[in-house]
Amino acid sequence: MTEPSTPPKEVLRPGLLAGTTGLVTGAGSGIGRAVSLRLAALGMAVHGTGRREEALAGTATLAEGLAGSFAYTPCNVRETDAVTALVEQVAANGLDLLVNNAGGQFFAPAAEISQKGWNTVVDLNLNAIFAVTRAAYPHLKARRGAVVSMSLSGVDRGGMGFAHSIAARAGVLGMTRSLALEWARDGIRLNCIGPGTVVTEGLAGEAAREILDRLVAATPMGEPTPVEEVAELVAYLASPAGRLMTGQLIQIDGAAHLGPGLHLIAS
Ligand SMILES: CCCCCCCCCCC/C=C/C(=O)SCCNC(=O)CCNC(=O)[C@H](O)C(C)(C)COP(=O)(O)OP(=O)(O)OC[C@H]1O[C@@H](n2cnc3c(N)ncnc32)[C@H](O)[C@@H]1OP(=O)(O)O
Ligand SMILES: NC(=O)C1=CN([C@@H]2O[C@H](COP(=O)(O)OP(=O)(O)OC[C@H]3O[C@@H](n4cnc5c(N)ncnc54)[C@H](OP(=O)(O)O)[C@@H]3O)[C@@H](O)[C@H]2O)C=CC1
Repeated sequence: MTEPSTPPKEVLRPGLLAGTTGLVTGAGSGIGRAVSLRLAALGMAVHGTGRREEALAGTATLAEGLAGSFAYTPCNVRETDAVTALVEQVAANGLDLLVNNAGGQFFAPAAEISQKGWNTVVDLNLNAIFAVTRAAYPHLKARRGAVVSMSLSGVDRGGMGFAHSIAARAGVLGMTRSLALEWARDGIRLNCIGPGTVVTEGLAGEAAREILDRLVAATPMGEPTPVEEVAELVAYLASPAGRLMTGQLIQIDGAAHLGPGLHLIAS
């Protein structure tokens, strides 16, 4: 695997997001943690959620001393009533940004995905995102806020080994573009980010090494996407510089979406 050709760059100015409030799902690890920390570093009051309290507490510890803040409430986003109540609680004093990052799947040929497995992945990666986004709507409208949903590189072309996840996230892309239209006059912007391979907990460890090597080999630029660069992109989209960006799938993936495809099973 090739190491990143340049170190990750923090290009946004300090204090950029001061006075704003955001909710980040899946904030206890990986991309969600990096996003939460970068938003807080830029001055945002971030509220994170996820199922594991200790993971969220770890993000809170890392956020100590930053210009903004990080508070958290454990919640399973698949429990619609609970997560809707959480949005109401977090947004009570305003909401400028929602980051739909919590997600995941297992890798299996479609013929081996049970109906329950399909439903579980669609609940997590599509239905929960609609529930959270709908609950956030009036609050985002009041602040002309933004939604960023974490998707996958190549989500619009398909990939082998995670049909359920790609179907769900393609649904989120359709939802994003539809709501970008419906809520445009409310000043709400919605975008998807499609990271290529990001080395996080989900892909760390010896067992994942072979998968990771295959994914990087299928990435034209030959390197994974640094988690900090995904975080910087989220912050950009949350900032005034992203004011007219909406309804987009932004793939930050070293051209993986133009390569042979990031397939998790062989054809
Ligand atoms: C060309 C372009 C392609 C796109 C390229 C994209 C970029 C590539 C990079 C991709 C790398 C992606 C990385 C990440 O997403 S890292 C994220 C992180 N972590 C995870 O994804 C793990 C999280 N996964 C889970 O938690 C579970 O898989 C699940 C989402 C299902 C939730 O688990 P839960 O505990 O709630 O549910 P159960 O365990 O009870 O399972 C529910 C049913 O699902 C079936 N199942 C589970 N695992 C498997 C499996 N491996 N194979 C088949 N079926 C499985 C399980 O059996 C249950 O159903 P049944 O009761 O019917 O058996
Ligand atoms: N890593 C990669 O290469 C890529 C990742 N992605 C996507 O980016 C997002 C973040 O992934 P990444 O950081 O890599 O992986 P992680 O596994 O580190 O993060 C997933 C996060 O989602 C949370 N989560 C999962 N299920 C639930 C749930 N039911 N309720 C609440 N929170 C939940 C987890 O927290 P907890 O377990 O505490 O609930 C965890 O913090 C995911 O949607 C992933 O699929 C997209 C492209 C590539």
